[in-house]
Amino acid sequence: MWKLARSAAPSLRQVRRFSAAIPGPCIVHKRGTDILHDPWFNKDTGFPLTERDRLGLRGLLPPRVISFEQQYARFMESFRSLEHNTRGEPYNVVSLAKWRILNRLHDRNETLYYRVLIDNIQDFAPIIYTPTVGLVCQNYGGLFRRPRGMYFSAKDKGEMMSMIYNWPSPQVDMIVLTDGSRILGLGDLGVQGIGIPIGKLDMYVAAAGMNPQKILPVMLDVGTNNEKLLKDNLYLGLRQPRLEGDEYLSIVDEFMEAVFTRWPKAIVQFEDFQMKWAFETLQRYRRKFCMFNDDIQGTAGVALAGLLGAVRAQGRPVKDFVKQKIVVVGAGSAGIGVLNMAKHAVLRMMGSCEAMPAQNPFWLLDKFGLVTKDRKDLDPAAAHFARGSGPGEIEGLQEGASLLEVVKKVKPHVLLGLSGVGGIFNEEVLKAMRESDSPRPAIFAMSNPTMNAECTASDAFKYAGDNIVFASGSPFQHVDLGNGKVGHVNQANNMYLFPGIGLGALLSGAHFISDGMLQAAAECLASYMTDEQIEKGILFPSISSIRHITAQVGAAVVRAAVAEELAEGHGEVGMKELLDMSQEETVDYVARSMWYPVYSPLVHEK
Ligand SMILES: NC(=O)C1=CN([C@@H]2O[C@H](COP(=O)(O)OP(=O)(O)OC[C@H]3O[C@@H](n4cnc5c(N)ncnc54)[C@H](O)[C@@H]3O)[C@@H](O)[C@H]2O)C=CC1
Ligand SMILES: CC(=O)C(=O)O
Ligand SMILES: [Mg+2]
Repeated sequence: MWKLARSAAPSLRQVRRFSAAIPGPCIVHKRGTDILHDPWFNKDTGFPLTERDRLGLRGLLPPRVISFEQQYARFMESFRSLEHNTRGEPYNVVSLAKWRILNRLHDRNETLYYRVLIDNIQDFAPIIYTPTVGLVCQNYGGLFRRPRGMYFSAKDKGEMMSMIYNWPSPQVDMIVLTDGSRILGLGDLGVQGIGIPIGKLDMYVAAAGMNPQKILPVMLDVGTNNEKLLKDNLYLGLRQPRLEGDEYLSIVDEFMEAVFTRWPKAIVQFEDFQMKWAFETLQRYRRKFCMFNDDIQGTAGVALAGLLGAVRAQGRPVKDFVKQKIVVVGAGSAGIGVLNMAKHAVLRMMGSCEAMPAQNPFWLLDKFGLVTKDRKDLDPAAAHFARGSGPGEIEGLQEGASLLEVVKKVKPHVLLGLSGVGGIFNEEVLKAMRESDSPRPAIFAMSNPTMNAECTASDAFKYAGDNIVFASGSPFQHVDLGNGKVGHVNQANNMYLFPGIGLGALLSGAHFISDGMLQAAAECLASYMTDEQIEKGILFPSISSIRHITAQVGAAVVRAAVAEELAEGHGEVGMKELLDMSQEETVDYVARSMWYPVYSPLVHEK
């Protein structure tokens, strides 16, 4: 059942207190300049004199010791002056300049980098994550200075089992893997897509407190079908068309075997794979390895939380979800993932395993328009949502009907875009949403990055009306509606779930990620907002509380794994301890497991 009571949760201060406990010593096997050049251990001018002596650093740094707080303040001052000095310059120039200054810190001193990221997540998420990460991927060749993560290419076939041991960290908990074939809404960017696993893992550190020494961004380079990149002499990936069929799968198989041989307890998140491989690899590995596909499963949970919020925003009980009319634009991995999860929620609410309500509540469109059973070569994944003819169908809505026609005839409660097509919710479509059967129509323009959003926030309020609830995948400013009224902009992005799914799966020690664990994550997010917030159109929490949300989501995932008898525990906290924990204790445990960036005393060991 869908629970809407807010769960007992530790305050943000508590989460921070647990995480910021006095740091234990950190063993380092290097000395001297090797430490200064290692961002995991480097403290720049922050090394105390005693440590400089112990680690052979004396004389390698200017004599004055600068405290962490001073280093932090100095970085923030440089960042703010960069913001000031680039005011009025084009968006791309400013965004990349901001990304560069953060990236330089990331390359130099991870402790300081992650602290500024955590403390300023609202300002910095749009730089290290969507939308700027899209721009970074597009310009990767020119921006590349130092490698980050690992690259496994089609040329490495047969070598991956040994290559995986080239990674310097003895333990890896979380891997984000892409093949670069569908980077945000930007298409096939080949090897340049590595920016996405890097950005997602930065969110893992910021939101879930994953230890940066235990994360690994991975690019699986099987070629690219992007003609421009293939012709580019400076392109850094394999200049060959993408592998297909069994050749492709054998590369992914080999990588997965290598990873789980070295780190049997790691979690692998598949990210930004083109649809066919997204579904196929999920099917292939989900019971064999601890993995999930974020675009299919993470997005589905976030969208479902938003859809349930949209019901509540109308002043209706959540169970009325089954009566909502939902138009989904985009029949790709994300759109179909959302519909599958929404359909299961409807069936659960109706207490049924199979029969949908007499009025099928979903309409699906792709690049050819409305998807119906008359479609030739109907994709099997979309077939469940193809409209038929007869009772429950709207007269005159035929195969391939345009978005405008569908919106006008269906008068949906929700219009949800996961098409990757910027501006497709145009003035006419948005105006048609004024005739929605909902007193508070919901418009979710979830495609990324910003230029690919189906509409802007201001257009949504301007054309569809002040009473809408609005969410977008990339951030927009809240909209000034005049007379002191504000149109609230929600960010409906899988970042609210994937960190908690990964952390919860890790701490539970489950061998695979079940539907129940994913459902628990979605339910937790759905119940996070109070009725007062929902009434104001606030369907998702502020990103500034993302660690707090992730502690809750992670705990929900752990508890679902325990309930399904999948949990085996992690480290010193075994199955029995997990079983004995109350909900509150589980949240505490998850929060306490989060890494928090402070300088640890370094101890040299040969
Ligand atoms: N907000 C979030 O958390 C997430 C957002 N996304 C975004 O969703 C978008 C799609 O992602 P995927 O489903 O993985 O891509 P995909 O490539 O698998 O699917 C795209 C779908 O859009 C359809 N489409 C293309 N042009 C269209 C048009 N003019 N009208 C209607 N439909 C059209 C295609 O036919 C296809 O069905 C991307 O922009 C991605 O950034 C994806 C995952 C999470
Ligand atoms: C957010 C995300 O995962 C995407 O746009 O693909
Ligand atoms: Mg994605």
